[in-house]
Amino acid sequence: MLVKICGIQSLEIAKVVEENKADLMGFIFADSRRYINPIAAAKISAEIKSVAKVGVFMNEEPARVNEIADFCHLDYVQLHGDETIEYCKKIKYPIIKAFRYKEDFDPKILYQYSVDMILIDTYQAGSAGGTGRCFDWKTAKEKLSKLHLPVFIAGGISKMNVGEMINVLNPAGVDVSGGVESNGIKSKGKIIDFIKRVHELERRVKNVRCNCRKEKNYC
Ligand SMILES: O=C(O)c1ccccc1NCC(=O)[C@H](O)[C@H](O)COP(=O)(O)O
Repeated sequence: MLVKICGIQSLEIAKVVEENKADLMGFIFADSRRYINPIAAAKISAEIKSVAKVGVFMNEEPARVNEIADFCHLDYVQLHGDETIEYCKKIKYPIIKAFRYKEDFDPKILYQYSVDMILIDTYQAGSAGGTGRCFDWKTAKEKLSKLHLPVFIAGGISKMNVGEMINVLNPAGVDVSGGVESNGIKSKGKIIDFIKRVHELERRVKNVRCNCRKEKNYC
């Protein structure tokens, strides 16, 4: 299970994310209290070698997205707005396309996107992302099982509920922001606990699988 910690604003926190072996970290270049300017993000990015760096954008000019991605040495671009299929073709970098889930979500809208990964976040009117709210995983399960690409789940996830989310949706990755903050600031302790929790859950699943195979003499 890939772990993405989003809303990185300092090198200190980026180092915690790297030392604890998260897979991706996100810099928010959209309008947000978690915004980081590209110069600050580039400085952090230069110091981080073993975590993939993702720039989060919302309805930004494609040329500007490519320029910031070059400048910050990003590995992925996360498009969190209403970017179209045509828009995505103008982006030079691997894309994580975000969609905000509400009851009438139709997985068919995703099929024609030529992107690398999908991120499903919670829809909340008046809010672009980082809502701190979960969507209804149980009712979403069937629709999300039809997606053809690796899926990240975001929205209100924390150490407390990530196990339940994985049980219901078993996605390729999990994305967290508010769930690893205290009073709106990234918390080292919460980041460490969150990553440990996901890795521990993963180990348990592997053990169960391995024991099942042993019983059936597969290994
Ligand atoms: O996090 C933001 O403030 C934000 C603002 C505008 C667009 C996207 C934003 N976040 C994108 C993310 O990938 C967040 O990690 C995701 O929405 C989950 O946030 P949370 O519910 O706080 O875990």
